[in-house]
Amino acid sequence: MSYVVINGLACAYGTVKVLEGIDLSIEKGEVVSLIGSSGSGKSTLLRVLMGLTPPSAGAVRIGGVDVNYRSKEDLRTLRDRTAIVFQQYNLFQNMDVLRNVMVTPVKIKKRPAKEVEAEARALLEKVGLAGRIHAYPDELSGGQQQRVAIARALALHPAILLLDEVTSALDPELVTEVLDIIRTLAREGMTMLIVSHEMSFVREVSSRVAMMDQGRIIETGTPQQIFAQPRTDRTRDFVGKILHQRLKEAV
Ligand SMILES: Nc1ncnc2c1ncn2[C@@H]1O[C@H](COP(=O)(O)OP(=O)(O)OP(=O)(O)O)[C@@H](O)[C@H]1O
Repeated sequence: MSYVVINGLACAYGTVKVLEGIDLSIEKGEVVSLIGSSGSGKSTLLRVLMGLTPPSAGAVRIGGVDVNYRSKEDLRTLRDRTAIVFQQYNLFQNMDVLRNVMVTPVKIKKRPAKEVEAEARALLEKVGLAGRIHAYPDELSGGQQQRVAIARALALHPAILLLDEVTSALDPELVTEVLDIIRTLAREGMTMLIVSHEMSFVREVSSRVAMMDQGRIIETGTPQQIFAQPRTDRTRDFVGKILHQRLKEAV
């Protein structure tokens, strides 16, 4: 049985169906990327996996535990096993970097502060911010803030890390420093589900890519399959359009 199993997930905002019949399995240590045009449901899928948006049907199994979205216990299970990093870093502005990383493990998970602090310092070193632990978010660049957000997510020991367009708000020169950390995490075997428009990065870092269209996963495959031999016209069009855009930007 796979590490993460998503089964028949559906989601609607009012009468508008946003996700339908989503099935996806992710192995431990796999990096799966969701691609697809704006509004295809990528962010909503991550939000459902995080327990931030309730699905209208379906279930998930994460790290051996079933989540049917019926009880408070199910939401606790999701919060225990998943962590998300958003496009807008969402750091606590009134806390320094170290406290941003420590606050949830200590206040919500009730772990001993000393142990959490040692771990937070190690995580901040890992993301290259050992020298800025007492800085406040507004004293940091966007890339640095996003690296704090990644350290904060890792401090929750998630079974799966969800990354939602984590470089989209960054100036181009700051994108690399964040992508480098994700590369390292992938090498270390962190299980991740990534939404990104950085197609060259998706191609490089993913074990598998899932193409979404109008709330459904219409095709999954290795990056090689999806980018070089797409099975559906929709994927071929999407990949072609993005490639065309990049070429135009490069001219
Ligand atoms: N809170 C909400 N209320 C109503 N509709 C919503 C809400 N959030 C998203 N939607 C709609 O759900 C659909 C899927 O949105 P979602 O953000 O998941 O797509 P996406 O693939 O992540 O798009 P993007 O690449 O632009 O972020 C869209 O049609 C969107 O307008």
